[in-house]
Amino acid sequence: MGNLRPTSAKIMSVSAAPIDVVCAIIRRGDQILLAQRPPGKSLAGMWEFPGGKIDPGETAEEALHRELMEELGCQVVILAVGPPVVHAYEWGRICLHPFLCELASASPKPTAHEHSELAWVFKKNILCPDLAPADVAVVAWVENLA
Ligand SMILES: Nc1nc2c([nH]c(=O)n2[C@H]2C[C@H](O)[C@@H](COP(=O)(O)OP(=O)(O)OP(=O)(O)O)O2)c(=O)[nH]1
Repeated sequence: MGNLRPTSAKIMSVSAAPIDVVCAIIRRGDQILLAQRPPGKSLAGMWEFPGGKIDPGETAEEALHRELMEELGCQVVILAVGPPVVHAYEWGRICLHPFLCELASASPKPTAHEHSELAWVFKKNILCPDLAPADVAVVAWVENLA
């Protein structure tokens, strides 16, 4: 009989708690802001909602405001909190916490500090083939919002 013990890498990917990630669906009329992940990061070249990992001791809302300031230099108002989405990538699982937002009235325009590109995309066109796979479930939530 072969060796049935999984490797430690397999144990990690099955049993480790998912990494908590926040993301902002920033709405401007019928459009939503998408950001392209830069070379050298996981999912390089794919499009995502801006955001990132929640740091230890941070709330999800604090992480969202910090990440948006770091990545885009902008401030948002949170309009709604979506259901978390757990998605398994080959390197591990993430738990994506989506927030529907709009730019705060005095906010500077979003600028790509860390992404390759930013794009305002009509809601009906968001489901593109190069969207980060975990975001497909988030789009389903966004599409059902008024
Ligand atoms: N920010 C963001 N990450 C997403 C989305 N969808 C998705 O699968 N992810 C994945 C990509 C990454 O594997 C992970 C988030 O990691 P990240 O690299 O953006 O986090 P971070 O900004 O804190 O980066 P770092 O400090 O680790 O470099 O979640 C999304 O819509 N937004």
